Amino acid sequence: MSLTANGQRIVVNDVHLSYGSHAVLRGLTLHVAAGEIYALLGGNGAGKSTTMSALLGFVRPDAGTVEVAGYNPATQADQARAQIAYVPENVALYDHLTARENAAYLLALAGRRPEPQAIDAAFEATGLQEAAWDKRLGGFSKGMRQKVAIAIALLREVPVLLLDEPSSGLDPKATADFNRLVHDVARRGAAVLMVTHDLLSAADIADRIGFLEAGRIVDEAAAQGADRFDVRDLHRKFTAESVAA
Ligand SMILES: Nc1ncnc2c1ncn2[C@@H]1O[C@H](COP(=O)(O)OP(=O)(O)OP(=O)(O)O)[C@@H](O)[C@H]1O
Repeated sequence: MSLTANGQRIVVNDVHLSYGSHAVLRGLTLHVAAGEIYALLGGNGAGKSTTMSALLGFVRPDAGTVEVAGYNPATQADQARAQIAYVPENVALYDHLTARENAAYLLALAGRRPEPQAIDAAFEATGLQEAAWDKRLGGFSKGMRQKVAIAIALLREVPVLLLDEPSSGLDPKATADFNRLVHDVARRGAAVLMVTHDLLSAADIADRIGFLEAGRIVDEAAAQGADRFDVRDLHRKFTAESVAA
């Protein structure tokens, strides 16, 4: 891993990206440091998934800079992806394999062969109940699948965690468990970027929240004090008429 200047693990600087004539990212700038959780909030079509795709090197910006732990995903996709644990909205795991087998197999694909005890410890850290460790994933809830995915992310010990709509479809208890877990991952030093519509979840765990609108950040809020965020104020901003037009 190489680090970018000033310890930022995710750097997006003045990025413009169009699909044909449709401009989607229009001067997007955001930075996420090691140990920080940044929530990118935006409505449908704001450019959240496109931002993720640019970080993963699946789409290439027309202008601007993207760096993940010092690598440019557009030109160094393999190196950049090796730094990232990506948990998509619907986690892709193997239903016919058990939780332990999924972890061992997916980690082997990533070139890691952790001891079985390390896998157990990671499951333990995520709060996945022990009775599920040797069960096939076919019957797992979304929350349980996310725990397996996060356990794998923990075992890869990568510096960047990307979460796409992590709380959609989770009940409040599962959301709270998941948020706690993401917090732990950040405390271990990962830079976490989550894209979401879920204002409450963002307010619960993010250190900073950026409001993405029409492909750029139109407002940003940082957690402060015990109350962290003024949720009513955030809600007002999130539901306000476009300020980017
Ligand atoms: N491959 C593509 N080709 C053309 N247009 C696309 C493509 N992918 C996304 N778009 C368009 O780009 C815009 C931004 O899409 P994106 O998926 O990044 O938004 P989003 O913020 O993730 O939205 P949502 O919350 O609905 O998932 C949308 O207008 C979408 O229709």
